[in-house]
Amino acid sequence: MAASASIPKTVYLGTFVHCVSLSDLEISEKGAIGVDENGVIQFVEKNVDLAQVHEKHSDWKEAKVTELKGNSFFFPGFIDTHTHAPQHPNTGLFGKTTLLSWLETYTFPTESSFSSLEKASPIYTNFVSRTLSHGTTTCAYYATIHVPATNLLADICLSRGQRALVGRVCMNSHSMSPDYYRDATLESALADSKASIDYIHSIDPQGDIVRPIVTPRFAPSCTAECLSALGDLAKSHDAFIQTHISENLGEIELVKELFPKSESYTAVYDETNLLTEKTILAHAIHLDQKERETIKARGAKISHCPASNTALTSGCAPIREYLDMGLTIGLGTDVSGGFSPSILEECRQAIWTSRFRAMGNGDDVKLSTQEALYLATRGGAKVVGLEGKVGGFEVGMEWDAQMICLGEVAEGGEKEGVFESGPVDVWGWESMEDRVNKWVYSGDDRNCVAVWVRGRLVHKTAKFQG
Ligand SMILES: O=c1[nH]c(=O)c2nc[nH]c2[nH]1
Ligand SMILES: [Zn+2]
Repeated sequence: MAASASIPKTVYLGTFVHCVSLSDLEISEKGAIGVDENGVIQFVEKNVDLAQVHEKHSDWKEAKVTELKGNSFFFPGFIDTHTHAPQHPNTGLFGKTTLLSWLETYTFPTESSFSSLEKASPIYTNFVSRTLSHGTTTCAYYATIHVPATNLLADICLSRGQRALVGRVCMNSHSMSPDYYRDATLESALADSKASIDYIHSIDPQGDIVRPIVTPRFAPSCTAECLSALGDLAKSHDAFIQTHISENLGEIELVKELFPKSESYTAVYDETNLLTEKTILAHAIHLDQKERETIKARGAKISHCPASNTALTSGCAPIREYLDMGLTIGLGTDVSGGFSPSILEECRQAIWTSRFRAMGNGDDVKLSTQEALYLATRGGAKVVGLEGKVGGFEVGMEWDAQMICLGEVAEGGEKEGVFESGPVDVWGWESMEDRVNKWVYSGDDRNCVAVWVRGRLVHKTAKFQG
């Protein structure tokens, strides 16, 4: 199993790019990072060659060396703070629907078919491969209501070595859960959620790679009793919680009708003990000021899913305002509301959404490339409780990284076969910062030639020689 195979002590040499703060990208062009047998970074050196590394760290002379060639750099693995693995086959299918009609037309029929493991197995296997190939080293997954298929998803993440939070979806209410796809009773919903939590703990007791996450689909799909019981379940297991909040105006009206005693959507979750420091709230587009402050006071986190928000015409989340007030934000692909498994695509979409907002609200609301990359790495790490472990390159952190390789156009003009290196052409005059910008705006999985989690190689393409 990838997750338990031993890994060689390795010195990585080349250019390292990571975010040191929301607005600062650090680029070390002649760097070296030493990663031990446990996947932990033991040293970070700048402006060195291999001989100097060996001089400073004599006990690393026998270590394996992985050196970047050509137009490449190392970047921290991406963190996808919200996606739906069973919706992968529906990617790109949303027509002109909005959230509630989209759920009924596309999503519930597909998810309900995951009662069959034969159906679930190739889709989950393919989706984990896809997210890894796009550089996602940690992913918060919604599964479906089915325990066997949810457990299978956890098995796949563990065997492929991708860090994951895996959640069995809870939906017991007659309002937004169709007759053919609903938890039969409150008791069975809780028993099934507990069974999946226990299973995930049994396959990875320390939670180094996979962890369970309590997953009420969203307030309209759950009764108040169910939400409260899930709040208790999360507390008793000290578990993470994921749900959706304030995505669509029709959804918000429905929440008002279903929970008339609650002051707001946020209050529904707060009153059922679902707003904790370990809660991931997807979307959070239309929150009023009091809701924002409640979320901040509880320490709950937000997953910004801009591709999905645009595809389902849900709205433009005010991320600049959230960042300014100190909310913790990561990015989520939200497949298949979102149309791509790529967090790099989500960086672009986050930047675009901020620019659409800027056209009415002024330039201050724009997100920069650096800020989007921060949300994709350090921000996401905070959302999933892994800050200090992943999201950057520092001594004591774990080597969750991707090797990015850009194409180079030969001097003197056109080059045949230039596309073999992927979609980003570099002409030779660009600074490293220019190259990172070009990657963010036109890169894709063809540029991601190798991916590591905890020091273990979990994905590589034919271009990687290491
Ligand atoms: O984007 C979304 N995707 C979903 O599957 C979902 N369920 C409730 N609310 C949702 N929003
Ligand atoms: Zn979602």
